[in-house]
Amino acid sequence: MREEKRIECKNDDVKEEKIAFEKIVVVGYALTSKKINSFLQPKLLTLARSKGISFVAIDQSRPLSDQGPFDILLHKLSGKEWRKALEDFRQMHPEVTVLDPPDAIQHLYNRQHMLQDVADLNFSDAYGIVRSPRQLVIKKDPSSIPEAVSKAGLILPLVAKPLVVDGTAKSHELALAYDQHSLQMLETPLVLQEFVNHGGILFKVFIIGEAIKVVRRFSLPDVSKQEWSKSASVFRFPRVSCAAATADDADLDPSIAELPPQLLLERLAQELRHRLGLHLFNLDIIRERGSKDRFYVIDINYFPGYGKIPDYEHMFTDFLLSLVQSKYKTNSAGVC
Ligand SMILES: Nc1ncnc2c1ncn2[C@@H]1O[C@H](COP(=O)(O)OP(=O)(O)OP(=O)(O)O)[C@@H](O)[C@H]1O
Ligand SMILES: O=P(O)(O)O[C@H]1[C@H](O)[C@@H](O)[C@H](OP(=O)(O)O)[C@@H](OP(=O)(O)O)[C@H]1O
Ligand SMILES: [Mg+2]
Ligand SMILES: [Mg+2]
Repeated sequence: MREEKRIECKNDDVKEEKIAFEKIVVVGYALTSKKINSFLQPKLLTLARSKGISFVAIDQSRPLSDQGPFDILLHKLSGKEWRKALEDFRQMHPEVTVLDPPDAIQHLYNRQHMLQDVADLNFSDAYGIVRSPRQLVIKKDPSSIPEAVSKAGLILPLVAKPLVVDGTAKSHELALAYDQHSLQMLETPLVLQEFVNHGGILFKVFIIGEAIKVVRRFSLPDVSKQEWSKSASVFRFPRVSCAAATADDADLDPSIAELPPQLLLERLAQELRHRLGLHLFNLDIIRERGSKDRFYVIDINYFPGYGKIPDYEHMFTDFLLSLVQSKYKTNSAGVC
């Protein structure tokens, strides 16, 4: 049985004590210990408790259906077995909101598909246009890369990204390839993406349901034509725009640092939420150098490091409550 919270309300005027009962929202979570540390911070747990939300750890060694009952299931774990267990649970318990559906998450774990919805969307409004960089997928022989690149008409330099994002550090080891010949030195399977000059600043747009929060991070510096035509090599780099690379307080050229218009981001986020079928993700967005309103989405991450956003606990608890409220409204619609 779901717990119930007893609230005692004292009204000083009438000196009367009322007892009200409020449902506790139970959120089962299945997360790695790294994610538990970064996400389930005491400030989130405390605020959640005060709002009637309780987080309960899922025991992965026991069947999901034997646990709960849950209102919401929050998860970020890898593995086929886990996905199967979760999918079975979703079928058996449609009343539980699973954040998010395993297939929709899986879609983001392959860089060949990750940006497809951005490309299909062809977003354009009064505030700007949003595209994804042109890219090519190579699954096998690295010696075939130079020819494939020139056939596809991709323009150097290219960012080489491991095809699959699987939570390992290796899947975040990227490289910048300056010349056609060096492309053979890359490891497959990979995605080759055109590098877009953007003034070395990237916007991370965190999405939690309908709420969005944008931060600035340092990114790779621009590459001049002169520079890359002279360079013959592959420059390898690990996580450049991680949380430590915050640029929110840096003194920057305003034409580079200006955040993308809020309305554009809200519309883009809404479209992508629907197309991706996800509630919890972030978008890495860059503004093409020399342009005011031409943006590129270069990466999408599922359930990113929300714990680094100041006040994330408010955004997240509001989101959880909104899910339960909208479910309640749907269920009571048509009931007289
Ligand atoms: N097409 C591009 N043009 C310019 N810079 C790029 C491009 N793609 C990636 N970068 C740079 O490389 C960095 C890492 O790329 P990307 O975000 O795709 O990798 P990731 O490992 O998935 O990152 P995350 O840690 O956000 O998951 C970006 O933050 C940005 O600085
Ligand atoms: O801090 P940002 O730039 O958002 O980067 C995040 C990555 O995008 C996430 O993939 C990390 O989460 P996982 O370690 O669960 O993959 C996430 O790990 P965290 O939750 O431990 O902070 C971050 O590294
Ligand atoms: Mg990224
Ligand atoms: Mg990523």
